[in-house]
Amino acid sequence: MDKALQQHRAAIDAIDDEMLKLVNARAMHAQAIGALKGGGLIYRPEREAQVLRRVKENNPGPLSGESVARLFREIMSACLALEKPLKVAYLGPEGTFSQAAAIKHFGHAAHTEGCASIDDVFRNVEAGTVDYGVVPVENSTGGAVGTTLDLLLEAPLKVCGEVDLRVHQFLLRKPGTMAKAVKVYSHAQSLAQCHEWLNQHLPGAERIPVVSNTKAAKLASEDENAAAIAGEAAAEVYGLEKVAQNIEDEPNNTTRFLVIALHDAAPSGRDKTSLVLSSKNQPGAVYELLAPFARFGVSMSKLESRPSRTGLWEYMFFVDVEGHHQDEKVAQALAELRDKAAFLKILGSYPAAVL
Ligand SMILES: O=C(O)C(=O)C[C@]1(C(=O)O)C=C[C@@H](O)C=C1
Repeated sequence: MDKALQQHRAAIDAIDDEMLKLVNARAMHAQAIGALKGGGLIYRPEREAQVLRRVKENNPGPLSGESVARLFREIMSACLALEKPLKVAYLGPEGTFSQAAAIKHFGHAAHTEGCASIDDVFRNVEAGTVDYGVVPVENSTGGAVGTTLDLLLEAPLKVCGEVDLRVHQFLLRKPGTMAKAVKVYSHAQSLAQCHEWLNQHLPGAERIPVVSNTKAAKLASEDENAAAIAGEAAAEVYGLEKVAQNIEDEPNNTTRFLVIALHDAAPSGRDKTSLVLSSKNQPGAVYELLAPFARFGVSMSKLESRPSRTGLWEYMFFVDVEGHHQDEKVAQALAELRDKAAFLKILGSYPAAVL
């Protein structure tokens, strides 16, 4: 047994030495590519998606596709940091799901910077104080994030990526607290995601929406009568006790984030395009407006309406379609849409999430 264990460990050491050489050889190629880019864009979302899809497809196992993709995510993140360390803004403070999404997408070598609001994330990307921003856009239970949609409409920015993050919520208390919580702090979206659980387990408690789950955790850490709903990372930041776990009503609770930048992405082979449009205010106008997608065989993966700020009962439609705006079918549908829509803004094309 001891001998067998030693043999396996010796084999692992030898493999680790090989891997060290290989990852560093890979890093040197990335550095050389960085030099070839000559000050142009370093981060290439389409290439990163292709690398991750390729390792998933070629993975012989026993490691899962998901595991190898996560490993390569980190290797690429470190390689990219050698070319240029990226600054990524997210809705802070530290420990939010937005930060988890930023790290999931860019890896740990990126510098993540927490902003006080979603507006601030947009402003920082626009001003160029950061390279990218990660903003929540919809949750599978709570629905669309209106602020993000409104800002996408107005800001001169592009969408260059998407991140899907499985969200688990916890009920957090100051350690050793015995009294039943009379107040529950959390972000409005998280309160919505745990609505049924709260009805059942804390029916009398006041639900108080605050700017972030981390803020909620901070408030609960200072108040024996309060609890917070937040993720595991927020619990760690404030040393709170996890009184109940996975309290989200829907087990597949997922939040989708968008990566915003001054540019979108080149085609990766499996892409999405996000756009926002409005129709003329006539009966059947919306149906007519979206007809070109059906005619050119372009699948729609999302349709979200939002009241327009300019006219009463006028709406903006946020649409995601499958394909890149340079793909022939998508380009043809968009050309037709341009004639029909009262307003059309293409928010960007980007690789469909791999991780
Ligand atoms: O292929 C490139 O353009 C690279 O810079 C290399 C690399 C990688 O490590 O694979 C690193 C950063 C880019 O975002 C994409 C890929």
